[in-house]
Amino acid sequence: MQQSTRPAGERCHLPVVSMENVSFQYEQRNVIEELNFQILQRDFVGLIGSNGAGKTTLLRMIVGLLKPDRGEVRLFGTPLGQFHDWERIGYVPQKNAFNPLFPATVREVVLSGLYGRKKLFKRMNRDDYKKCEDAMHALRIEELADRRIGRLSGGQQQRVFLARALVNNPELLILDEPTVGIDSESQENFFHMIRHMHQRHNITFLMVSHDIEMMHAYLGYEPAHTSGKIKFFVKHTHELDNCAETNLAHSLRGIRLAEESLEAVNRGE
Ligand SMILES: Nc1ncnc2c1ncn2[C@@H]1O[C@H](COP(=O)(O)OP(=O)(O)OP(=O)(O)O)[C@@H](O)[C@H]1O
Repeated sequence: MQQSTRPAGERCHLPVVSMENVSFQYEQRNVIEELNFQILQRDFVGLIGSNGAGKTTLLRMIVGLLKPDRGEVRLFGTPLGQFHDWERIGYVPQKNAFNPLFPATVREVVLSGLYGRKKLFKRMNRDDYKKCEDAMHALRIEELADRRIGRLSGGQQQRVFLARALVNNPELLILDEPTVGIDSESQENFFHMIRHMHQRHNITFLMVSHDIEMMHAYLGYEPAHTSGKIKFFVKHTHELDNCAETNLAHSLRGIRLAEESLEAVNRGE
């Protein structure tokens, strides 16, 4: 969970993101100052802060798009500069809305989540298509697979971006205001799905949201840590001392296979 003081000894609570004395400035103006914070496996960390507090800047540092001026960021224990396993991280940046004329289909957008640096010049194989179908199934967007992304509603597009981020089965999912611009019912469904994934899958979450009610409802009212104007709210899926007893590490494909076998049982096969 939160500050670097929290014990991180257990096997299933290894640090996913560690920030030590991290500072960042834009044009000599401090945005992040001396931040010390650690996110452990199975945490759900929600960042709340006013406009301009530095939340997006922080996420961009964590995904390696900005370099801290001072201090160190580690991902899965590896200093950012030496970290190459980007498929372990899914990132849904802010404001994804597509031009309605954008020609890609939903399936193509989800598949593009597999084009890591390694895959860029490789052909997709059958396994890649299977991962794509699994991610679309998990997000309930299979019927939209051949539709153009630009012609979908905001809420449907958000599901597509989430499927794209999930297609590599990431261990850390980073979401920057994922429900901006979508109606309240779709927002609620989206949060419901995110909470389900946190509780049932072996995924660590880091999410920025201005939906304070929703954040408080899931993460509580007391921030685990505060840095400048950013508040860090944290929920862990299970108690630190009983993780050995949980068996929550389902993969996306796992849900699908389980559902398929349940359907087969129901059909009497
Ligand atoms: N490229 C940039 N150059 C200079 N200043 C910037 C740049 N990007 C952001 N800033 C400034 O840095 C501060 C933090 O911006 P950031 O986007 O991280 O805030 P935020 O907390 O994500 O805000 P919001 O809730 O509005 O998305 C703001 O004052 C912003 O104006």
